Amino acid sequence: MQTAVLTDVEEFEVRERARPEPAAEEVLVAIRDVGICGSDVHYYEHGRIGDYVVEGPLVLGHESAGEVVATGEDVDSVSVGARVTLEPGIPCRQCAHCKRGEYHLCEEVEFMATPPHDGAFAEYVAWPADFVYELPESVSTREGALCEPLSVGIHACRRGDVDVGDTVFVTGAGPIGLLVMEAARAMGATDVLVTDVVESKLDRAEARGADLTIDVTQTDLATAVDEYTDGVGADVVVEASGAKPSIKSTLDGVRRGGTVVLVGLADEAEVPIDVLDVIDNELDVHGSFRYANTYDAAVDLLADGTVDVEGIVDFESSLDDIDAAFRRSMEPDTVKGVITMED
Ligand SMILES: NC(=O)c1ccc[n+]([C@@H]2O[C@H](COP(=O)([O-])OP(=O)(O)OC[C@H]3O[C@@H](n4cnc5c(N)ncnc54)[C@H](O)[C@@H]3O)[C@@H](O)[C@H]2O)c1
Ligand SMILES: C[C@@H](O)[C@H](N)C(=O)O
Repeated sequence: MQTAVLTDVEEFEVRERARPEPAAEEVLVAIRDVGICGSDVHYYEHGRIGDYVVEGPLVLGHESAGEVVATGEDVDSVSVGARVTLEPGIPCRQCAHCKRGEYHLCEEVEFMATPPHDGAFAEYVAWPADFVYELPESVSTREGALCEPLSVGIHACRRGDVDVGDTVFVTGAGPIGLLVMEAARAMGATDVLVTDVVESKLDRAEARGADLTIDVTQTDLATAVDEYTDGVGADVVVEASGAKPSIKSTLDGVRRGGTVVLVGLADEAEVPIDVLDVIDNELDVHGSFRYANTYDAAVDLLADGTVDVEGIVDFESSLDDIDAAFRRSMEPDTVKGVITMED
């Protein structure tokens, strides 16, 4: 089978590898669509993300969906021919975190395309049957692949306890910010405010239903949020840019007693925030890391049309053109590219 292997910084090779055999509890999936995530692009550009260093040939890609073509002998939950989306993190299933249901916090988790674990830019992937989710007919495999970033959005909104009638303020209109916006709407938020520094990103957010978009290079964020909320502030702020000034500004947008959810990963781990502000205003500040128990919800939201992930896709490309696709993904206007493999 063909795989796109990252062999060096900014260097892919499309290589032949042996098609994997599914173990007893696994299914073999013929991959159809794989989204290009910011973290894939970061590994491509820099060969590392923090302590995760690419030390050998690595297959990237963790936003994937395809068709089951074989099943291991112990699998009865899914059949050959089913179209499925693959949840990319496999936990140990034994530790205290796994047993509490917070399996995304498992220290032993093996996450696709996080060194040393290979990802899904490949014709076939063998994957545990309990971490694939069947797609109904109305959901394409391209949409199915995007259950992954949608899951990040759902988890962030769950962490923020987004509720009916809430005003949610999202900083950063990349794929994650846009899907936080979608998830917040699905959970009942009535007003969604979005910031960015790139005009086309804000146009996209507006076209997808943002009630107010704020270009923070032109407009003072605190004033804009104050005006929109009659001086109260947003119930929940979700930081989805990873930009240091944006992380600091979350406290300017949230109401007293409100919640800040930090999703974006800053280049530097330390970003000073005003703790007196947090205490005086009794803010809840939550980290949000990946997701757990979100895939069923993501598939349902796509199936009934509550959430549209197609609107974040800019282009589709093939495994053979993966290098050009990654270059295009590095452009500031691009939100999401998808690698598609024909059956
Ligand atoms: N916590 C998690 O589990 C998790 C999961 C996925 C991604 N992430 C992180 O979330 C962040 C968003 O992911 P993405 O894929 O959408 O990234 P992205 O880079 O595509 O989007 C970030 C957006 O923020 C905008 N931006 C830059 N500076 C800004 C500022 N000062 N104010 C407002 N917006 C600004 C950019 O123009 C861009 O549109 C990244 O930091 C990513 O690493 C975290
Ligand atoms: C969660 C996922 O989308 C993220 N890029 C990660 O590797 O953690």
